Amino acid sequence: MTERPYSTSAYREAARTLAATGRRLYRHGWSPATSSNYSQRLNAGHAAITRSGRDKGLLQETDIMVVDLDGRPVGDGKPSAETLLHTGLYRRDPAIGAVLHTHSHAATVLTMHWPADHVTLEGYELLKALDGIDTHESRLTIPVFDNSQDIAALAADVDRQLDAGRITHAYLIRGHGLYTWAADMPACYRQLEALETLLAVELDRRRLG
Ligand SMILES: CSCCC(=O)C(=O)COP(=O)(O)O
Ligand SMILES: [Zn+2]
Repeated sequence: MTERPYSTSAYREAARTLAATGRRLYRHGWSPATSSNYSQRLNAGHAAITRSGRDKGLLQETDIMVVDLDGRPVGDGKPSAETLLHTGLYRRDPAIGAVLHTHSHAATVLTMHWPADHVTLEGYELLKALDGIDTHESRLTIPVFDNSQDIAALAADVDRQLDAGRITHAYLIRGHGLYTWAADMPACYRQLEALETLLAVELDRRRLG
């Protein structure tokens, strides 16, 4: 029997965490209609990630599989169609332990209605939920990439912008959703929840004029 290139207990723990996180995000309304994908690092060369097309409101441990950091499945099944957007982050930074991607109403409207290449969040106390931010007197610029079905090209574009220092905590894809990452799942979840909340606030404020 071939040995697995990752620890079974790390995989089980990641599968439990990812399934619970997905159900939580679905309840917020940020992962409708099978959208979104979530991952957690297992070791230097592998990550656990959601299988493609799964209902995130019903997410189970069996909906999680393993990929290497080139996005190749380890074992049976089809990983998320957006796997390269996750593995690209793990590959470039060993300190990244979790990646979350959601499809919220606010992220969609903000990036479709306004053609800008970034969304700025400024002056909010909740920014302090983000790693490295310790005052509301902060400005977070979230770059917006045009949507594409060519995920490899999109991942390469994201990589270039990260190299250039133009992305810190997160990025948006126009008419699609939000990606964010952190050292572990609790930090990543906290960051995602803060960002989605602030995007909804930002949208409300723009509507109010
Ligand atoms: C139904 S949403 C379209 C695909 C998408 O953007 C997404 O986040 C889910 O894709 P996956 O392959 O991870 O299920
Ligand atoms: Zn998506």
